Amino acid sequence: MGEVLGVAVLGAGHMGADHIRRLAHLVSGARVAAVADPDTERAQEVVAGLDGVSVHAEAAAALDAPGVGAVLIASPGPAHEEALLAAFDRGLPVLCEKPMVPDSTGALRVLEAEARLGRRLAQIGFMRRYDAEYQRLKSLLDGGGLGRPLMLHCTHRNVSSPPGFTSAMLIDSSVSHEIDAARWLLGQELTAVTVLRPASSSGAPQGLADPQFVVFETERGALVDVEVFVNCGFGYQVRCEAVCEAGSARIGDEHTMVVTTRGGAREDVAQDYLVRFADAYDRELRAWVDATRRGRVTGPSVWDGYAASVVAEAGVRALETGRRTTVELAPRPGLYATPGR
Ligand SMILES: NC(=O)C1=CN([C@@H]2O[C@H](COP(=O)(O)OP(=O)(O)OC[C@H]3O[C@@H](n4cnc5c(N)ncnc54)[C@H](O)[C@@H]3O)[C@@H](O)[C@H]2O)C=CC1
Ligand SMILES: O=C1[C@@H](O)[C@H](O)[C@@H](O)[C@H](O)[C@H]1O
Repeated sequence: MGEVLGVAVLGAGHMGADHIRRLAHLVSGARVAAVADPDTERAQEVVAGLDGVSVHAEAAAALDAPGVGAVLIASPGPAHEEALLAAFDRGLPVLCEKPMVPDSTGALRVLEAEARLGRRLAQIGFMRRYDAEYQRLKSLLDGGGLGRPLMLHCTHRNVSSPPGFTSAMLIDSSVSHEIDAARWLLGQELTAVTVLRPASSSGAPQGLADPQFVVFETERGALVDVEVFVNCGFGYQVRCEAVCEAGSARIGDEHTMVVTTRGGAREDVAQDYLVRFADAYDRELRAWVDATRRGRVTGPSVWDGYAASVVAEAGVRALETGRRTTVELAPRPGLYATPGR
């Protein structure tokens, strides 16, 4: 394969720092060439000990830095649109963390910009598609042995939410993963959404609607329900059970360690996504680097990112109004495969 891929990482926070570590120490064929973060002190700390990395306050300066051949966007969602369009202008391949763009109008601008280029440049960071358990479930469903899928029952629990997390973010930040996973697993678009609000947990910050119960309808009549509970207090748990005409399959119980000591045994529960999905992030980055070095773009597409933004926005409206809300997608440009590919 060609030369080592120099990556500009935008955002050196939780995800950016974790991806920088991965690029520097785990993924062969890539190196961190530049980092941009308005908090340059933080960025300097994250890249301390790595050779040949330039640090910038502005994203554009990192994209134009010497040796940069691709971009990893790990800044907050509202900064993604500008970064994606800047990468497209420069013809740079991108891995963009979810949400691709939080609002659907901005997401549509990104979709139209890539469609105008006539070739894919961006992969969106829906890493569950790279998780071994999700991949086994996907193969099982695609194989058809369980028959037609009728329902997905999903659980998404976080120990606690970060400061500033809003009721809408339970849907557009957290449930955005189930939105993508359901579209991918079922190979169908989501067409409507209803959000129910149980009494909020006393463990949740004042005013936060947590937990929520979200129900999606799909284009061929399946139902997807998601319990999302981001201040459950006890662990990071992500589960999914597919109920089909000839059987069911559940994932999400395996990621644990059973510790036995005198008189008893306990099962460890991951405390956050960086632990639960560590292998998935590794595989996601390896796949992105390998494909990019071959001049290809694979994985979740800008269409997937756009669809997730539109569905999440409908979900936030459903939360706010208490009503079933339909999902209206723009026509899918020919550049993009149907969901599930
Ligand atoms: N795939 C996954 O499981 C996860 C994905 N995420 C996504 O990753 C992204 C980053 O999230 P976190 O790292 O948790 O946030 P964070 O708040 O820890 O870090 C964000 C960093 O970006 C910097 N920043 C702000 N504006 C910027 C700009 N215009 N250009 C470059 N850097 C900028 C901030 O100074 C900060 O250091 C978000 O899109 C989030 O939704 C976050 C957690 C898990
Ligand atoms: O993407 C993520 C966070 O942004 C989100 O807030 C969490 O709920 C998810 O579990 C995590 O994967």
